[in-house]
Amino acid sequence: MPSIKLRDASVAFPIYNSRSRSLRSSLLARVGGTVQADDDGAVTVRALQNITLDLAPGDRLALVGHNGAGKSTLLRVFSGAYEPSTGAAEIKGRVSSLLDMTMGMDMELTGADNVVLRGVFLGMSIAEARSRIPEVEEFSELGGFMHLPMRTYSSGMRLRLAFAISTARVPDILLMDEFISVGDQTFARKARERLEHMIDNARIMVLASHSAQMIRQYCNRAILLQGGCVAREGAVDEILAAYQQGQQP
Ligand SMILES: Nc1ncnc2c1ncn2[C@@H]1O[C@H](COP(=O)(O)OP(=O)(O)OP(=O)(O)O)[C@@H](O)[C@H]1O
Repeated sequence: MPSIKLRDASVAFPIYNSRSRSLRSSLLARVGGTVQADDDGAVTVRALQNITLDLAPGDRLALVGHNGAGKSTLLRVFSGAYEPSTGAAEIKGRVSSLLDMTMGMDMELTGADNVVLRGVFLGMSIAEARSRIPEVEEFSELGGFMHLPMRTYSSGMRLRLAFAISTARVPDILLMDEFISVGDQTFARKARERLEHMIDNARIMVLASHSAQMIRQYCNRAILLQGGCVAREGAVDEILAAYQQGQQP
């Protein structure tokens, strides 16, 4: 059964070249809070602190919080891209992350080759990824460009290809940073339908968003992140109200 379990998980990013005393003290004084120095003097940004969380099938979780609160970092822990620096994360099930959709793609390779490359990156076998090429070609509407190097694509074409591959199969766990919109009006409508199908059929879904409307539409529980910590968790309306209160001057 798909699940996500975090126990006291923290993520800290080291800041290199910050060992000089003057740089260190100026960093600590100016940024404060989440920037900390350990006993050896190494400076880190603490992106997440002591997160304990359980997600099970049926959960549609919204991550709410200001810029820099830790939403994307938490999504990356869920996707397995980041290991907690301390604590534990146990992710069970096939994950599709729509965070870095072009990650793993190579500009020198053709669209078709990139379907295989990105498919394998997403956990498919080479044979399965190859078998997806016709369907991705049809969905992305790239025509003959599918067999040209990706560097010849416009940015919209790249995204259409990346979206078509990343959404080629319904995952157990779907991760999204904002509700993505891809391509021109007609393509965007088609992409939205596919995304909604994935949301309906994924067992667990996590959406980081600043849009109360999207969160109300797609989520059934929420957490409010502040400075990398879970400030509050609960029902969507309660968390959105707490977030909006925090935004008022
Ligand atoms: N690669 C990195 N190296 C150093 N610090 C980082 C890195 N990624 C994120 N951070 C820091 O971690 C903290 C959390 O960042 P994160 O991107 O998770 O926030 P967020 O809530 O997704 O913000 P936004 O709403 O702006 O996307 C911030 O203080 C940020 O500066």
